Amino acid sequence: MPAEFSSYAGCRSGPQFGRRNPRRKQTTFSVEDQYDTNMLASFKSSPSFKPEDFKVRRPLMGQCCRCMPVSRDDIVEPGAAELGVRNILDVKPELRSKSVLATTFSELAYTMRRPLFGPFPDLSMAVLTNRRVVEAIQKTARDLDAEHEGTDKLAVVEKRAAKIMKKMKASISTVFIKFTGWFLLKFLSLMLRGVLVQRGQMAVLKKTAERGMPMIYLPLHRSHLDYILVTFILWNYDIRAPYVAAGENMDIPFFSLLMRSLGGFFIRRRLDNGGQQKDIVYRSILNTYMLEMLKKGDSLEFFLEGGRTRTGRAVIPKGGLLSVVTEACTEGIIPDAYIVPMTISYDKLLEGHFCSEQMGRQKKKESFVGACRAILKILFGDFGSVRIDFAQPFSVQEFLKSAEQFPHPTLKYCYSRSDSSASGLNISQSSLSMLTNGSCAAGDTQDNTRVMVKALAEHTVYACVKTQAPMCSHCLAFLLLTKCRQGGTMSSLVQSLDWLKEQLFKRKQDVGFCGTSEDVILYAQCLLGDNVVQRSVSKEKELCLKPNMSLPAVFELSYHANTVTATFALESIVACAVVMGAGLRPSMWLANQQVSDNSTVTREAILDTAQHIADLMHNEFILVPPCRQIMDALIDTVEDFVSMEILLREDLQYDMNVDLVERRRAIHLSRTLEFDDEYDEDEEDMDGGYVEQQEYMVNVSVEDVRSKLQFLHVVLAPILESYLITACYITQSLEADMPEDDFLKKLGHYAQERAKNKLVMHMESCGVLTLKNAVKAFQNLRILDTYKEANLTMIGLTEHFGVRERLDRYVEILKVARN
Ligand SMILES: O=P(O)(O)OC[C@H](O)CO
Repeated sequence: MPAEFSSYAGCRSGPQFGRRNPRRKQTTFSVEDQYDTNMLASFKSSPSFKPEDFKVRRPLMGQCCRCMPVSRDDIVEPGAAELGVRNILDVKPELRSKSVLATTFSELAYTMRRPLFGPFPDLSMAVLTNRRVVEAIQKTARDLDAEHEGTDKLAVVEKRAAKIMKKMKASISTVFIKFTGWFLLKFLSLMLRGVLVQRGQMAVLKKTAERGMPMIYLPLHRSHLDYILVTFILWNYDIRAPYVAAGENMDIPFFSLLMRSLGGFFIRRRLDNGGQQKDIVYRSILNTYMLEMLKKGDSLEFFLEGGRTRTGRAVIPKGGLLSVVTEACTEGIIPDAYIVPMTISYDKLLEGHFCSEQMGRQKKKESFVGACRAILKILFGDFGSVRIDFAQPFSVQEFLKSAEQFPHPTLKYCYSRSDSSASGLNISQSSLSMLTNGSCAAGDTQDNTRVMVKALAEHTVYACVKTQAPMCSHCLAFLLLTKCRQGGTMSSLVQSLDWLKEQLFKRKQDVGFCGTSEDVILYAQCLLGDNVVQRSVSKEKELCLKPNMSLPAVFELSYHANTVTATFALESIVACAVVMGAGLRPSMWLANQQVSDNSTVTREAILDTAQHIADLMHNEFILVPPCRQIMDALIDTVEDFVSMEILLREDLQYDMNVDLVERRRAIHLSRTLEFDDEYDEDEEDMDGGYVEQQEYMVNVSVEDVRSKLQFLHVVLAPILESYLITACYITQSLEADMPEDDFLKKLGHYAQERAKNKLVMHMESCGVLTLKNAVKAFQNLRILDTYKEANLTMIGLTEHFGVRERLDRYVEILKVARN
């Protein structure tokens, strides 16, 4: 422990980057002061943000998937990983001239050098006179009901179309973009310590943009700040600004004007305004407007998830706007376009963490006053840094071609033996519902197009998630909700963070911070706040951090942690299946009781249970990209468990005297040979499932291995508990059908009551949004049914034979999984 340390840990390891908020005073503490919690209340430490520190041994994320080999090899930047990161807010290193004038007015000098891109003409006329729009107007005028008799119906609809266009359209001003760029360079540094980008990724992006093809920027939606950040980053790299689709909820006085000038165009959240009939005029205007932009070679940005995530996990994407891009490519309106999956990772969200929505309260509507208040509030806060990762762009044409070879969507979920399944659940039945409820139904061209668009959307979101860099607050929150739920001393947390970083790097995932782990943890605690992570001092005078598990604070922690959860989701599913298959009781591990060291489980049992959990998690994670089958990924994960020695194969000799690395290499080699030599198509049964019987011993006697299994088992436990609560509530309360809204409200209350009475293991499991996803999953699995009755959506158990038995079986799986 150093004898003294500075409030800016960066000062210990070098200068900070970015402009420092002048309000943040630098203070020096003595070692005695170090554990004084009152002193720590005003402590503002931060990990090192030196761009050079990011160069060392960091995985470069975002490489294009193997299913698109041309895009993968086409535009690359040699040595991209070594280029490190750039803090966009620090413009001095980017200035060519080092004169006193240039360095004193660095932002201005830098801004003056950015080119103006244009023109961005008004497209309204081209849209309103387009054949598709005119036909839609004419059809709607013909269909207008009797109340319009005697009026000029066509004129009425034309007027409405012009109004829609006016409300929707952007009016980009290149000068305003330049002014905003300068303003953000000055303003953002008041609340953010850095806006980080990977230089290698930016080099690839710039090369792609220079090809002149439309770029389709598709970020995961985290914050309202996303809207301006992407345009701001692109402006810094002299890349033409995209048109940005924003929800009409953002169309608030004054701010909408700014957004329109930066490229924002406003679209309805629900295209048909809640009516029964499709609003073909609105649809045709939106469609044509976007096609016109693409035709001109302009780029687009929109959010596949629709709204911002409330849980921290990516939301299952919608294909609506993406279908316009694929249409433009398949109809030959444009030769091609590049999809750019991207993520924006915030240390701390500027607008809060949706805790009240997780408690079941309504979202506050955006308003002018609300926006002004929020801006004033954030000016006086410390929001850490933001990291933006751009994955390697890929060609839409190549994707569409390669998607023809993807496993048929039916196979993605229908992959297992159904009759003799160990769990007694009929997979084919559950999978069938995926087909009918999801977008997997194939058949006519329209359905095929929908399947393709859905595949593209899912592939993109999968790539976005793979490209996100967990920030320090995410990692601390994740550790406090998994490995260290009871809290931990600084030294144990440091050890856990080092371990977590290593695990993420092994899985080719970078983190959005650097510096010593102690600094990182202290800083993350400051960002999360005392209400979320509590501090105390142990008897040994060591600083201890403990998560606040009470409602609603735990939702903030869980929001941050969920950025990391996705990385371990698949392994966690397999861990749950292993625990269940081997009949282990994880509660015994926690109590450090003796556990039987000869538990065995068959591969078939693991895969079967894992498949069912994966089916349930369909609304929570995209576990595999559409070019892969989930079962292949599960099989690989089981093999990884063998490599990690969580599972021991009886036919392999484990010489414990041999070095662990050597042993793993031998297992890996044997696995490769086995697959090369012994794989035989005859081993697949009629359903396409593997029937190989392989028995494993679960290696719970070795502490290190057991703790790995324990960790993986706990990662998904809170989510699975939400599903368990839902399943139990359905069993107990859904005797008769009821309105869906009432059902969801009651389910939320039921979960919160259980939490208050300490009847749940994970407080975060009663988050309303995860409970809603659970209901959706049971609908997909045809356990629940919804239908319309007198303008109400009703919900009830399906009338299928054995539905209660199926539900009971899920309860059984979920009980073991959440333990
Ligand atoms: O997250 P929401 O639902 O508030 O929507 C925010 C989006 O930016 C919609 O435009």
